[in-house]
Amino acid sequence: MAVNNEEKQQLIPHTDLVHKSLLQSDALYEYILETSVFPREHPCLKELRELTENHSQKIMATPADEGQLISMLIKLINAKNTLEIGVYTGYSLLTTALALPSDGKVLALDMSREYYEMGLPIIEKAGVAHKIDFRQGPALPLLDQLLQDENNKGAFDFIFVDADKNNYINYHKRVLDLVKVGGLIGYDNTLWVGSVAAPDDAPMHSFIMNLRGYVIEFNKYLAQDLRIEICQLSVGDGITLCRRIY
Ligand SMILES: C[S@@+](CC[C@H](N)C(=O)[O-])C[C@H]1O[C@@H](n2cnc3c(N)ncnc32)[C@H](O)[C@@H]1O
Repeated sequence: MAVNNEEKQQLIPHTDLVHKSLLQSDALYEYILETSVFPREHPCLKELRELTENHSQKIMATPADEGQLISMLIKLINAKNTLEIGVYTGYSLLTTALALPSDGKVLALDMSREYYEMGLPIIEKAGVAHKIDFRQGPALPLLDQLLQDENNKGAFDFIFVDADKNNYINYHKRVLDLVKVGGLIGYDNTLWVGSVAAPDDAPMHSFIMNLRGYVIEFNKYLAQDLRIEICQLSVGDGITLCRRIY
């Protein structure tokens, strides 16, 4: 089949960090977004996504297709009490708050209040700020604090982890006690821009290279943890779903 230059361009996989999809071509990813995601995106999520696109750290934002997945999961498991580690400007947080019932709660942890406050006016406009309890600080001590209260153990239906990758094993050790038996944890970026399967000497951004080993170790760690069932999805930058068995 003859392929013209424009088509060739579309078939070349993206190599920079413009977005985090692992799909084989930008054109295919655009197709999914334009056909199935953007037409159903809440107007406030769209506004937050567009606001974040102007921010220097925009690559950190949860992509809209992954947001759609998170929303679906929360509704499928009838989650009411949820936890998020890693808020940034709040795309996954707003997605979660919108998906929860009116009396649902999301406890949101991030080192940066500044990022959270960028998106806060839009979260307020969406009418879901009352569901959010934002706490600023490094997540590990905040989680340890939560674990000191026995009432928090097994209290969360859904937990989304999207912060410093070098701490994912430490997060897992804690959130597994916080999620209820039968509850769900989603770990973001577990395919780390595809680098987990790349040869050690493959060219990659230093940021990706520096954390790649942690993500590889984390994926192995989850695979041998018999307290959970796991499902690795290639949505976004890879999200691993863990269902707590006991
Ligand atoms: C990938 S972004 C989160 C993206 C977010 N889920 C969204 O939907 O846009 C990672 C966030 O984790 C936060 N973070 C990094 N290390 C942290 C730590 N040790 N404790 C708490 N937050 C941390 C950063 O401030 C940043 O906002």
